[in-house]
Amino acid sequence: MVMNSARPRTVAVATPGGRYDILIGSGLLQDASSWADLPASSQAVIVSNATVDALYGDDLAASLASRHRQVSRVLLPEGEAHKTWDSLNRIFDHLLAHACDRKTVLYALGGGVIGDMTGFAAATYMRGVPFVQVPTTLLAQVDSSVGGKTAINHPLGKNMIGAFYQPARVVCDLGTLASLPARELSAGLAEVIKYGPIFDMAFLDWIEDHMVALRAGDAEALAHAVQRSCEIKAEVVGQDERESGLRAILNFGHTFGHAIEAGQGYGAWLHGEAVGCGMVLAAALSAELGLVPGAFVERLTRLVQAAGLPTQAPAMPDERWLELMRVDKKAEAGAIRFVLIDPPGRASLRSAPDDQVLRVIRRHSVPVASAA
Ligand SMILES: NC(=O)c1ccc[n+]([C@@H]2O[C@H](COP(=O)([O-])OP(=O)(O)OC[C@H]3O[C@@H](n4cnc5c(N)ncnc54)[C@H](O)[C@@H]3O)[C@@H](O)[C@H]2O)c1
Ligand SMILES: O=C(O)C(=O)C[C@@H](O)[C@H](O)[C@H](O)COP(=O)(O)O
Ligand SMILES: [Zn+2]
Repeated sequence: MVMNSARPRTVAVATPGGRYDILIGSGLLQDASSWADLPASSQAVIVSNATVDALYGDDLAASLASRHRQVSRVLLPEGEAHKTWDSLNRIFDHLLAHACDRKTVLYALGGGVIGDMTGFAAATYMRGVPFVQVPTTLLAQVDSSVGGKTAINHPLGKNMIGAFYQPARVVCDLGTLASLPARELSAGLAEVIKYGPIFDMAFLDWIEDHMVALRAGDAEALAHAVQRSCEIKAEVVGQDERESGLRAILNFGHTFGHAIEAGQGYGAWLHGEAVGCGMVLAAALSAELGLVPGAFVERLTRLVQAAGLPTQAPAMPDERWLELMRVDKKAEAGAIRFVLIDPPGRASLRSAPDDQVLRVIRRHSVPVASAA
C-alpha cells in the first residue's frame, strides 16, 4: 500500500527554543538507527495503547533496543474519553516505578491522544524530559505531532490543561497508515483540508484532485499530503510558537468543533469529524459576515463530504452552543472568537454577533426538535 522510500523526506521546525526535524518515510519504525540518536545511556519509555502496541510496539521496541540501555512500555486506555489526569498519572506511575531519570526519552507511539498526553507528561516529569513523536494516524502525522501543543481534556472544555513543549523529533512512518480504519483516515483528512483555506489554496486544489487517491491509501498521495501539511504547520509554528497571533489560524473550525466534541461527550465525534463540520460552519460564518462568497462555502462543504466527514452539526440548544464556545481558549473577556476566512487562502481571528453565529449553526445542524 505505502511505498518503501529509501531516504525519508525531512521538514524542519525552528522555534525560539531550538530546531527539530520531522522525518517522513516508510519502514522508519523498524530501523531507528538513522533517527534515534538521543543519549544512548538513557532509558526509553514507549507510551501507546493496546491497539497500536499490538501492531507496532514490538517493531519500535526492538529497533530502540540498540539505542537505549533499557526499553519499557506503558499502555494507556484508548480513545478521546481517556485523555485525562488518570491516564497521565499512569505514565507518571510507570516512570517512577522504573526509576526513570531526567535523561529518559519518552516515545509517543500512536495517534493524537497518545501524542498530546505523552508530550504533557514529558513537559512535566521532573520538570521536563525529552520526547519523540511517532505518530501512527494521518491526523497525528499531519498535525498533532508537530508544534508542541500538549494537553488533556476537562469535562467542560477540550485541551484545557496543558503546556507548549516541543518534541526532540517527529518520525512519521507512512507504513503505519495501512492499518488505519477508514473512519480515522477521513478524520485525518479534515486537518489536511484545513491548511488550504487558511494558508494555501493551491494545496486545496491538489487535495480536491487527489481525494479519491488519498481515501484509497495511495502511497504517493499520502506522502505528499503529510509533507505539505507539515511544511505549512512548521512555517506557522516557526513564526508564532505560543499562539500570540498567527498560530491561531491552525484553529480554523475548532471553535465549533471543540464545542461538538465536549457537548456530545468526548469520543462520540472524532476530533477530525468535529473539525470537518466545524470548518463548514466557520466558512459559512465567514460568508454570513461578507468575507467570502457563498460559492466558497459550497466548495468546502463538497470537499469535506468527499473526505467522508459530516457537514451537519448535532442538535444542541442555542445556549449550550454559546456556553461551550465561551470556554474556548481563543475567547477574550467572554467574547467568543472564530478563525474566519478572508479571503480564501488567508484567515484571521474575529468575533461575531451571537445572533449571526446562531443563525449559521441552525442552518448547518440537525434541528433540536427532531433530534430525539
Ligand atoms: N497537539 C496538537 O497540535 C493537536 C492537533 C490536532 C489534534 N490533536 C488532538 O489529537 C487527538 C486526535 O488524534 P487522532 O485522530 O490521531 O485520534 P486517536 O489518537 O484517538 O487515534 C485514533 C484511533 O486510531 C487507533 N490507531 C492509531 N494508529 C493506528 C494505526 N496505525 N492502525 C490502526 N489503528 C490505529 C488508535 O488506537 C485510536 O483508537 C485529539 O485529542 C485532538 O485534540 C492535537
Ligand atoms: O497546533 C495548533 O495550534 C492547532 O490549533 C492545531 C489543532 O488542529 C489542534 O486540534 C489543537 O490541539 C487545538 O488547540 P487548542 O489550543 O484549541 O486546544
Ligand atoms: Zn485539530
